[in-house]
Amino acid sequence: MPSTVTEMAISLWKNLLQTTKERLLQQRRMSLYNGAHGYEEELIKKKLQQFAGGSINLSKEDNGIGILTLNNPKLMNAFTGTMMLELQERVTELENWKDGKGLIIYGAGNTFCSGSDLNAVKAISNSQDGMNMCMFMQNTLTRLMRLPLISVALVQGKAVGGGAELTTACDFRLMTPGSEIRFVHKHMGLMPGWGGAARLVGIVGSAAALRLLSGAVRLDPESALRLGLSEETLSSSDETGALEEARAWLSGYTEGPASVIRAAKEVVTAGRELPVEAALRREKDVFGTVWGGPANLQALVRRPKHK
Ligand SMILES: CC[C@@H](C(=O)O)C(=O)SCCNC(=O)CCNC(=O)[C@H](O)C(C)(C)COP(=O)(O)OP(=O)(O)OC[C@H]1O[C@@H](n2cnc3c(N)ncnc32)[C@H](O)[C@@H]1OP(=O)(O)O
Repeated sequence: MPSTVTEMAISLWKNLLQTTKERLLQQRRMSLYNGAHGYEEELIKKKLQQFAGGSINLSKEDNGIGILTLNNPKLMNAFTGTMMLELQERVTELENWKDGKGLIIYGAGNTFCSGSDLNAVKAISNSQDGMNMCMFMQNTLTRLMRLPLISVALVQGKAVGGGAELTTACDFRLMTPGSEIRFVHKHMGLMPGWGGAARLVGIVGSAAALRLLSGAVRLDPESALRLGLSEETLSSSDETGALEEARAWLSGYTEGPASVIRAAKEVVTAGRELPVEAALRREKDVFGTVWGGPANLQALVRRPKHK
């Protein structure tokens, strides 16, 4: 039981810090869709379970970087039903990874992802299943986008359809020579359903987004760079080399205490998604999680010169 005023103040601060962290976590995990929107999660999960194949693998490295692999190379890493379910499980794992700072998503077999597995799509082409799958993937990709980690889609080969949409749920895209991002939905008689259209407008602007969607435009690394959809064209095309380059690129932004790197993503997400006053209040809350924290106190002792 705290006795002195100082001890009481420290205890109060710690309680406030814990409450703030819980509130931030809760807000981040809130799903977009629930029963009120006609969303039936258990129904679609049961249905997706019927379409097996491939996997979504996650390795969490000691340096705080996670590597998430889309693993269905026989079908150009197309998402089967079980891969959609596994992506949701990996995102939950990443939400609980307190030491996480960065994430690289790439596809096995030197190609990114060719969207939904068309064999599964045919079987869930009725409205109820299609809308439930759409809401399931939007829920999952919105949580992925809001992870307090700096995320990178490493695009080798093709990122088409839902695969192109998945790249927009990451903070950054890095492309290898000869790779392509293409929103092919028009040729399927569709438009994005996994949230890719809304995110694309935020990344490249509405005019370019409209061109890419209505024209099903092929984006090579140079055109993606020009649009601001890609950050950099890597030099290596093979998996090992490209992954190493992506790791080196990301480590330039994840060097430092996890609490501070995660705070950077939190405040930018708030600035991007919230009305200005709510964003300022979220920034204040996040500031409260780092002010006077271990990294701040150590820096005050060290007094670094920012030359
Ligand atoms: C919300 C949007 C979302 C949805 O509707 O749910 C979508 O994603 S819509 C878009 C769906 N995706 C596609 O239409 C892409 C289809 N695939 C292709 O256009 C091409 O495969 C490719 C991605 C451009 C690559 O071409 P290429 O290098 O010539 O490889 P292959 O075509 O020979 O593919 C090898 C192998 O993989 C099978 N494959 C590829 N993509 C899919 C897929 N999405 N679903 C199922 N199977 C796929 C392809 O059929 C080949 O298999 P085999 O014919 O048995 O060799």
